[in-house]
Amino acid sequence: MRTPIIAGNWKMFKTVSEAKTFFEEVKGKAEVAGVESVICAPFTNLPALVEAAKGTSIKIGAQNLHFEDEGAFTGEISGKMLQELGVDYVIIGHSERRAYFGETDEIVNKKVHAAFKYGITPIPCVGEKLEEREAGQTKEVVKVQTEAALQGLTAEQAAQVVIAYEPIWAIGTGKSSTAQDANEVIAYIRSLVDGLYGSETAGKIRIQYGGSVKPENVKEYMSENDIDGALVGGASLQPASYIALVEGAK
Ligand SMILES: O=C[C@H](O)COP(=O)(O)O
Repeated sequence: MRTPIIAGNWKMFKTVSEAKTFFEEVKGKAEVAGVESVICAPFTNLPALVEAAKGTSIKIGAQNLHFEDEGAFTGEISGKMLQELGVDYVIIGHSERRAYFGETDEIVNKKVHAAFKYGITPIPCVGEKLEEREAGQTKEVVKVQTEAALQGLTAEQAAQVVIAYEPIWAIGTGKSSTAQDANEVIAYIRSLVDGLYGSETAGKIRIQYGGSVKPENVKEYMSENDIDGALVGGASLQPASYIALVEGAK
């Protein structure tokens, strides 16, 4: 039995004071038995959010990390630093990082390993561009990205990973993939995990859908067999909407 997981990805939104206000409003509400609730915030918000989340069931995540422990990498943050803060999750290889910051499958894999080194659960992101979908290449694209992200992990580690399937054309566009289409790709990703690690690991790994998920459509996705939750951008920014997403995942 896989626990559904709703992760809000705030992207580059919210100052520290805005994050604290948000948390006060969702505390006790975005906490639903049987659903894991995660907020992935900008680095600057993490200390305050980790502190605020103490004694709650809400987990805090980062949106990126560097794969080295430390070094001359101006502007970067390492897993070692995140571990000391007490961060539980980290998003890796979001399509925005791949598109705007040149992250490759190889870098994504190094970051996944770095997260495990510091006891942080990675949420690697995979997904096709519109032209790839139209050319019938969706499965080919997610196969390459998924296998690269998991490369070198043990079965035990792979079972802990949370994969986010986000078709790029559905991100922030209001054009969500149908629940059936998303489920088909997610079931395919699970079959890839089966091929790599066997059915026990494939049965344990959680795979989220992301792309224009809202309180109004979250239940449709959650009713599909292979979809274990959602990685949500825009609709995770308002407390009422975030609470409704977590409630809708039950
Ligand atoms: O990480 C979240 C995704 O990029 C989805 O963003 P969105 O919910 O605003 O479409």
